[in-house]
Order: sequence, then C-alpha cells, then structure tokens
Amino acid sequence: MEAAAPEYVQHKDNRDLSHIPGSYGLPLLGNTFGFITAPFDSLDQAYRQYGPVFKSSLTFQRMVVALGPEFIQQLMLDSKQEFSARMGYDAPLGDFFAGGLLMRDFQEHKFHRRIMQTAFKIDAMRTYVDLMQPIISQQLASWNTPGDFTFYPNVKTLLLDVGAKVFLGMDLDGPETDALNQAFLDMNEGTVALIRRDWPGLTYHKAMNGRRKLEEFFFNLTPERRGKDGKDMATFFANETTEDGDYFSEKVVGEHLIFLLLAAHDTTTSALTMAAYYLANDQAWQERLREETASLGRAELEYDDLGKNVPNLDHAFKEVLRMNPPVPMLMRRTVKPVQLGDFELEPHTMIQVSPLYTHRMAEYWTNPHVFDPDRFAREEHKQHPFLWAPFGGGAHKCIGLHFADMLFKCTLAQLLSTYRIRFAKEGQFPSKIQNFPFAKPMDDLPLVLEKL
Ligand code: HEM
Repeated sequence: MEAAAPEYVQHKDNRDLSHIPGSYGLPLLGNTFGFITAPFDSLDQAYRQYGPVFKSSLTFQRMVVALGPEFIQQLMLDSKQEFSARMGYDAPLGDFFAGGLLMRDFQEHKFHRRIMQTAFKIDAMRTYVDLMQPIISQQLASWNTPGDFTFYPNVKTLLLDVGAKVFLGMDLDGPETDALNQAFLDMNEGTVALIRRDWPGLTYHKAMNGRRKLEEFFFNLTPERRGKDGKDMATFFANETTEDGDYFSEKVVGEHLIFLLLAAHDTTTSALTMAAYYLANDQAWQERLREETASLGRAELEYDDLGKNVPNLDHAFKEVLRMNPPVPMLMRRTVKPVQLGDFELEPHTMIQVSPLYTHRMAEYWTNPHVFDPDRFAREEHKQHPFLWAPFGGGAHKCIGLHFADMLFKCTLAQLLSTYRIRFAKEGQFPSKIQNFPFAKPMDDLPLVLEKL
C-alpha cells in the first residue's frame, strides 16, 4: 500500500509560537550550541525560567519543548491521532529515513508495521541469539591483543558483524560488506551536517550517495530472498505478504531494511559503550555482573535467561539507557489543534519531548546523575509509566527493544566473563560525553582489557 501523501505533509511548520514562553536564542543558530554541548543543563535552565512547556529554536527549527513524563505519554500514546511522527523527523532526517517505519503515520504505519512482525516474534528471537553468540565470542577473542584498545570502534565492528548475520544473513568479509559499512557511516555523518543540500563536495551529498548505494544494494537483495527460508530478517521481510497474498515491493522492503539497520546499530553501540564506561569506573558493579553470569554456569546467555535469570544485568541495562538514552529526544508535529499543558497549539507545530531530561528529573530520581542500577530494584521508575522511556511508547514504540535487550545482555555477559575492563588513563571519569547523534565518551573510551 503506497498511500497518497496526506494533506498535512504539504504544510510548512507553524512558526508563530508567540503565545508560548521561551526564547529562540541566537539568530540562525538558535539555542543549538548549548543544547548540543550540554543538553540536560540547557533544558534545565529553560525549565526553571519558563516552566515545563517553552519555545526554542534547535537545529534550525522552531519548536515547542515539553518536559516531563506526562508529555512523553501524551505524544506517544496519541489517543486522538494528533501527532505526526513523519513530520516530526522529516526536516532533520527525512532524506535518510525515507520509507522507514517511523516515517509513516496512523493507518499506513499500522499496515507497514505488520511487514516486520514475523521477524520479531519469539521463535525468531531465539534463532537470533544462537546466530549472534558465536560471532560475539569470536570477536571478543580477537580483542585479546597487546597495546592500545579503544572500546567504541571495536564494539561497533562487533555489532556490525552481528547485524550483517542476523539482519542480512551475510558473513562480514569481502569488499561488498566493507562498501555497505562505509555507506552507512557516510549516511550517519549526513544526519548532523549543518548545510543540508545534496551538492557535490558537501557532507550531505556524501551522505546521500551513501543512501543511494544502500538503496541499490537492498532493492536488489529482496528478489534474491523471495521464496527462501533463511533465518535472517531480510529473508523474513522479503517473504511477508499482503492479505491478498502479494509480496511487498523491493522498494518497500528495501527501505524498511535500511531504516531498521540504522535504528538498530548506533543505538546499541552507544548503549554498550556507555555501559563499559560506567562499569570501568565501578569495579564493584562489574564484579556483581560477572558473578551473576558465572552463577548460571555458562557465559553465553540463552533467550530464556534474559527476562528472569539476570536481574542485575537487566537493571544495569535500564540504568545505562536512563543515564544516556540513545534516542535522547522524541519529535512530533501536530496535525490538528492540540492542547499541550496550558497552551493551545496550531496544526503543524513541532514538538520535542525528552527522555534525556525526564530520565534525570530530581523530583523523581534519587541522585539522578549517578549510575545506580539498584534504583530499578527499588522501582523508582514506576512512579509514572513514561518516567523511563528510552524506547518511546504507543504505536511507534521501538519494535527492536527485545532485540536490543538481548544483544546488550549477551555481549556484556560474554565481555565480562572474558575480561576485566579498566580505564587506560588517569582521570577518565568523568569523561567529556558527546551526546549527538549518539552518546559516547569523546575519546572513544580507551580501555585496558585484563584476560580472566
Ligand atoms: C538500545 C537500543 C535502542 C533504543 C534506545 C531504541 C529507541 C527507539 C525509540 C525511542 C523509538 C521510537 C521513536 C519515536 O517514537 O519517535 C524507536 C523506534 C524504532 N526502533 Fe528502536 N531503539 C533501539 C534499538 C533498536 C533495534 C535493535 C532495532 C531493530 C532490530 C530497532 C528498530 C526500531 C524501529 C524499526 C523503530 C520504528 C518503529 C515504528 O515507527 O513503529 N531499534 N527505537
């Protein structure tokens, strides 16, 4: 179903926010600089000055920012179909996310989400665990080399290998996969490019070339997988059919795969990198996780372990996502007049709600800036259903959340059973953290790995 574009996508953003408190900041740049360099502090300052709903100008867009769990709930549950995810992400990411699930709204979105359902059922998830474990152990063994070790690029490669196998049914070697990897990297750089024109010489152009390469690859892959019974996601999607029994087109399947890989890879890489950062600083927690895995009698977790047998690992995962949510802000644009707190908003108004801010609000969390996984044993997060919302919620709730949970826990359990991790240098905690496009220490986290 390639539906005609809905009427609301034709409109420009509503830029008249004169009745909302707040400030647009500097000409052109707006409040972008403060937001990018110290997002929590800059939001907190505005919250104290203007209250939970205020206007701002970020990354060249005027928007309303609404802070607190109740606004995340209103936008994500969207009980009156008032908010477009597509238009929320269109300006910054539309070219790169084209055709992805997040770029579809309402009925059309519901229809397309079905294409992916089979690939995320429990039986499929069990298969993915079996596919990923040997790749994780092989990669971790290759980390045992003397000399400098930087965690971020290494875990990125590890997850790329896992992704190639599980998403595409490919082993990562040879020039084709290298080219694919490069195309993804190029495209990612484009998401934060300042000048957003597809002109030769610009980062954005390189990123769009990356997108074009990916399209070529994925549009060709789909017909090859029709009628096959592989256990990878590409094969699942390629064989999904409409109610009339027709395959979805190569373009539709290919675009979903590109978005899926984008949504999956950097988010999980960021979560594992931040976990290694907090655990290198907190040897006691590291040991607790190691002992928990050891008590199972095997380093390779099974699918059924994940929910119940590793509660400390579960709390550590949740705490990492609380401290540094890989998707720090959730964007929507109104499609009709909307009441947001004390304010009425016109149609086509951009809104940002913020897991990044909500996850550290002092009125809910004890010592919000401190890594303390036990807060999830104390159930601090249960004070509001959207107080902890790293995966969003409602119709667009992350479809890969169990996959991410599984990949995070399997990797970390094997890592900590193989190595003790320590910082490589004095003074690495606290590090300068880069928040966008994904959280990671700016120095890419140099570590010493002590073989156990
Ligand atoms: C720690 C890792 C991850 C985090 C924090 C995360 C976070 C999110 C969030 C917040 C959304 C909703 C965005 C919105 O409503 O505006 C989302 C959507 C999505 N995520 Fe994830 N994600 C992660 C990993 C993954 C993985 C591993 C996959 C695939 C295997 C995936 C696939 C998707 C897809 C396809 C959507 C769009 C869903 C829809 O529009 O219906 N994500 N993710």
